[in-house]
Amino acid sequence: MVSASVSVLAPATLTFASFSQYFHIHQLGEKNQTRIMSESPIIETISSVPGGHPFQSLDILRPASFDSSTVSRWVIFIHGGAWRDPNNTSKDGHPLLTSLLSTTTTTTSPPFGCASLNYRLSPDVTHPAHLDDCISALRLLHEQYGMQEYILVGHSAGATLAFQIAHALSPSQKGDLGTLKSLICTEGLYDLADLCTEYPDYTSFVESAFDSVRAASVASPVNLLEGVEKEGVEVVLVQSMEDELLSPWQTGLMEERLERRGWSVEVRGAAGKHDEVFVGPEVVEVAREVIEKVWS
Ligand SMILES: Nc1ccccc1C(=O)C[C@H](N)C(=O)O
Repeated sequence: MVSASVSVLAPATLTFASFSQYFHIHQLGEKNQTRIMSESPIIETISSVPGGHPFQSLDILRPASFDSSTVSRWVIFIHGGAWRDPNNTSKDGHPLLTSLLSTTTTTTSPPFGCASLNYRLSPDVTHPAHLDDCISALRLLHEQYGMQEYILVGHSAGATLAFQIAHALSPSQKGDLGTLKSLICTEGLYDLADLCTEYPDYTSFVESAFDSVRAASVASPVNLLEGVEKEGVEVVLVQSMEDELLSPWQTGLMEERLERRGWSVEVRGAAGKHDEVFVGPEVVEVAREVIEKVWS
């Protein structure tokens, strides 16, 4: 087992209980890994809205020997990019999902399907279009691929979307596309009003995606926890201290809010810049741990 920790001092303003966990860099251990697949996965891009925009689509990754049409358990990646950056796409999730497919523990059975979502971007569309596109993809996985249980992995604005999905699909809301088992969020945006206070420059992309900071605040994960099923949902917030775009403040706010509302939440550290975290080994390890916990 390789492990390392870095001793950086926390900014004085951050006093959350588990803040010290940010400083542990978890690296993939060699124990418990059983290679089940050595080939690269087959990646298929399918439309989630008939005749829709190219970004109303999702990638399904599967080993050649694996028939995803019969899979009830899915790991679903949602990319970031401030709701607007065309350089961030479903492809962002491929390294993580490929790693998850290629290594798993012996106790992880039966296998799970892997999907990575696209959604239309701003300024072409505004909220809730990004969310609606993600839900269309989940509906397709439920109706056509047998999805009954799912884990959402969201990065940055994709983390915002993951919590918005949890809210929109909670039993008290729109309906059931299966059971959410876990939210794994990396470098997430959770309180968009606070984000604009900390980084006034980000107001432009927030307004572009939500029309106004006020509307963005209403749709922020910190304000969407009421009425969402929290029993049996594993929440892990991953944060890198090397993120050049985002301080740990958003993650700290979300951790505090989740705990206040009675959720169990774990905060984990990772290495790397904003768009390096979701391809790093820490997220693979977190996802493998979560998969083992919820599906073994
Ligand atoms: N996800 C973020 C979170 C916070 C601040 C920026 C981003 C961005 O993604 C910036 C993106 N590269 C952009 O320029 O549109």
